[in-house]
Amino acid sequence: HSNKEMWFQDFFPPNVCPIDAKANTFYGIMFDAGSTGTRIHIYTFVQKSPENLPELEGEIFESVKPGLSAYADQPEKGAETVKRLLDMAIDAVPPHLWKKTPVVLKATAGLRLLSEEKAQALLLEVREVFQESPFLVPEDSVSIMDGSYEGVLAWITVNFLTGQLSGQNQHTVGTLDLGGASTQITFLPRFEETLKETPGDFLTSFEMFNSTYKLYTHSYLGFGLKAARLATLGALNVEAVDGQMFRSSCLPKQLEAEWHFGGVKYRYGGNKEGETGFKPCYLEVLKVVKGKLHQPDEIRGSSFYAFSYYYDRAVDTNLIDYEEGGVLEVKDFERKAKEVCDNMERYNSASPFLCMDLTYIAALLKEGFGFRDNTLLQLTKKVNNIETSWTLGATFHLLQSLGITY
Ligand SMILES: O=c1[nH]cnc2c1ncn2[C@@H]1O[C@H](COP(=O)(O)OP(=O)(O)O)[C@@H](O)[C@H]1O
Ligand SMILES: [Ca+2]
Repeated sequence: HSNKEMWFQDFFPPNVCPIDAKANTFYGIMFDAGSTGTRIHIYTFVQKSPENLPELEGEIFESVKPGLSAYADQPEKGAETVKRLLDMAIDAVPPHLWKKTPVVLKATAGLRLLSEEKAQALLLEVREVFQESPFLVPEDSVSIMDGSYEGVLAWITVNFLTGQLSGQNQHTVGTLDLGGASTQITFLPRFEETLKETPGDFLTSFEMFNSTYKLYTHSYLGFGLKAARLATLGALNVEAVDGQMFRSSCLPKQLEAEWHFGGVKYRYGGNKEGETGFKPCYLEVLKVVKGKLHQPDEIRGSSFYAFSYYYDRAVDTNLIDYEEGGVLEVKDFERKAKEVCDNMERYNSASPFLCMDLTYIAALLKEGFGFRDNTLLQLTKKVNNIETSWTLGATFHLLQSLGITY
């Protein structure tokens, strides 16, 4: 390390160093342009000694709704939401470090589903916001992320935060992310069999912290929670949705309402005359997932970390505590789905989609991925006060590629 600010460390043992470690603080700014919202993660790192890896010290997190894709026809307004979040970083990062602090935005499934033209117009406006900011803007700093990276980077985040990527005994954990428009499953296969049975495009090699990991990962576009609502309603990929009424047995009988997603307005409602409740709902949802996903044998018995909408819906139905998270079995989601779907009047103050969402999660886990009823899920929002999001893995990767660290 040729960092001049570090000269004093040669004279003092680290624990009595007279100058605050803050001298060696640096920052990384990562935007998550998700289908339902845009989020900024400002990470703080401290390089405590030149020979050790920098340590993650903290995170500042803020989010806005809706996501960029809702501004498909007003890209400037979309970029304005990014600018407002970036103003937070101007306050958070000391001015003398602005020029050294990289800023990157990666968009996920919301933009993947837009037309190329509309997506590019949004990214162009965001690029301008970045160029006008005082931060370090690396090449290709605004892009749509490849789905396979989304899973890999979330896996890196969770396994880093739980201490599995350092030391000798690495017992890595698999991760499940359920977004609005897409969903990811990622794990490190332990059996040779799994590698043999898995299609090549489900395997990705990734280098991080001087190790190479060959991961099983896949992002299913259109299988996020909100996309699944549309698929269940039969409204996904329908050209002229205007005026059409989409009905489902997963919704309260008398319900009729409107819903905006990805810049499109949908009318939806309950089965006024027909059936409602868990049984018909499960059959409806099953059509969306059955036989559509690859089922690796290896995962049936192993436990996974689950976050995003898995977490949110478990909180909404008191399966877990919002702050604490918790451990659930796959069958807990099915039990809750039955309870909600068969008593929709009792739950009508919550989202009208609660029955459909829980039923979808149960079906996705069991019939989609092929998990057993008693497979354990560790529901986690934060580890050591850091959000379990692909953005941390992406920031490590960014710092590594810029040669700033790692
Ligand atoms: O930093 C985060 N920490 C925890 N959950 C997050 C974070 N960012 C997004 N989420 C969750 O992601 C879900 C929404 O998915 P998103 O909008 O990212 O769609 P996408 O991944 O399909 O593009 C919500 O459950 C939201 O709570
Ligand atoms: Ca996401």
